[in-house]
Amino acid sequence: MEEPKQKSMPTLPWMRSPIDVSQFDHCPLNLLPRLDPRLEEALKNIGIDSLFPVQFAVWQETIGPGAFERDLCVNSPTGSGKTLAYALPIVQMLSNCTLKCLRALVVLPTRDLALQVKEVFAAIAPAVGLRVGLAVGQSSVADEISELVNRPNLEVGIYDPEGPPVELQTSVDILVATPGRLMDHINTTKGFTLEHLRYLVVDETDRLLREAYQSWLPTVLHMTHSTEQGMYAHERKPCRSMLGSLNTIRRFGVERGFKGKTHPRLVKMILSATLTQDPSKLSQLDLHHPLFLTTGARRYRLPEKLESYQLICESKLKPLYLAALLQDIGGEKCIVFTSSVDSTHRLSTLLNSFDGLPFKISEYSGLQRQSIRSKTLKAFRAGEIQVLVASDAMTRGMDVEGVSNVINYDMPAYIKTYIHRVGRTARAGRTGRCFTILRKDEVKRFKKCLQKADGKDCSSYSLPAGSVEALRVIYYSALEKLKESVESEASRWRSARSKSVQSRKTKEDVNSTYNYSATPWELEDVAK
Ligand SMILES: Nc1ncnc2c1ncn2[C@@H]1O[C@H](COP(=O)(O)OP(=O)(O)OP(=O)(O)O)[C@@H](O)[C@H]1O
Repeated sequence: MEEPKQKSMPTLPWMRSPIDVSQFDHCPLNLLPRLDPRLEEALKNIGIDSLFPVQFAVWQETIGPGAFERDLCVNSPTGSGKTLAYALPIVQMLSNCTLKCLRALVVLPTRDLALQVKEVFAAIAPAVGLRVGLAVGQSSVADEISELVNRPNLEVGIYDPEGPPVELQTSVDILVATPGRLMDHINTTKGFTLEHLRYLVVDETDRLLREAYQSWLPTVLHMTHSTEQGMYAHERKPCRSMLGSLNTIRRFGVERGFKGKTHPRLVKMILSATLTQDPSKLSQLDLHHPLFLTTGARRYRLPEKLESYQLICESKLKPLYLAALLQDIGGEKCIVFTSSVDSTHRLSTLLNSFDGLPFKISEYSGLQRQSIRSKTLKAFRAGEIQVLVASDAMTRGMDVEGVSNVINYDMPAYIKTYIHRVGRTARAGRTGRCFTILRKDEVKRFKKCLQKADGKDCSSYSLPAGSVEALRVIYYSALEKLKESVESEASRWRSARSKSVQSRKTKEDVNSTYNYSATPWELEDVAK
């Protein structure tokens, strides 16, 4: 499939005159206007002394003179600190709210990413008395509900969900959610309401807009939409709470909340390192006087301190070159990207069959159950695993300290994929290296692809003399072991499948490690 042609000029007029984040500098916390001292202390406690340029630019448009009057669309490189860029102003704004209710919703495409973002909020929000919740399906629905919704009489056992209506209220101020679990709560959790929502953040926007995820976006927008009726709704509702009726009045029309109007409007912030410029996609967000913040003149940017290399070899020798490269890297934390979940599994199995590779290698892909993925990620963060063989979908936005190398085992098909993969290293101004293993016939295409980013060339990498040859025999033996492993998995899969005809439960048990919905892995694809 061909990637759509990159347009030199954005189609949307408001994208043509952006705020250039590269004009901003780091801003020490003590010089940041209006920063709540409690937040300053909380930031210092997690080792943050100054704001990064994108964070300072967003601050200016939210807490600073911009005063949250426009919706913000932020296109900023990987690792530039987009999470805190939205978390800090939201927490500062909500620090003045005395009544507990859900005021900010942050939506992310994956559970691990949501957990990561929740940690950022959790590091600062409690300092100003705010609670942060998570809706990702990590715990049971019941546990999640009790975390998110106040049920006044639940503790004494007299709450009756079927009984007369009682005042149920969301007990968190900020919710970080994945679309699926968010929809579960919207559809089924009593007392879960977006009625008072003031901030909606759509992180990794281009990814979230690509998939409908049970129509989460139209649903959220519908639930928070301004209507003229909404203005008077509070007059009709009986007073339900002991604290007094809590109503958020939204106004209809373009003037809502704009230029000094006091009526709260739902403020939206959308962010990505590869923000879409497609008007039809952006129109789904119903943005209000959007303001575009981007870094430099190019649409895509690579991290400043990233060194890029290419390694050219024959297709069938790719695993051998990869093993030699991993040896050369010498156990530094590294992520190896492949083009599919199947090839992630095969490559990880093969690397684990190489005798004598002195580091721990694990697979991380959408083929695995979430619990296994989370365990692997935890071990990788802790340094117990040095090499993660990963598929693309799961790694967007992932922030793991100490990842100093990224390897593209398969050449990424699109520049966006390349940007997000290499962005797992060289984060927050640190250095990092990226290696792309290429067949000869891919070199030209890869060069063209890179020109869409910062136009820098990628130099050839030379492995230490003799390192490939030294592994050749071990490689052939590893291939044999892979063959046995693939055959045994295929036979387990076949037997599970036949048993599952008799018992659905058996199938679920076998699927507990891998999702065997696809056909067994083909051995010949390994050196693809
Ligand atoms: N002001 C700061 N000072 C020091 N470190 C920071 C600061 N802001 C963020 N960081 C660190 O920078 C790293 C990258 O931040 P973050 O994950 O928000 O980047 P991002 O722009 O969202 O990247 P991606 O596009 O890959 O999701 C994190 O480890 C974070 O802790």
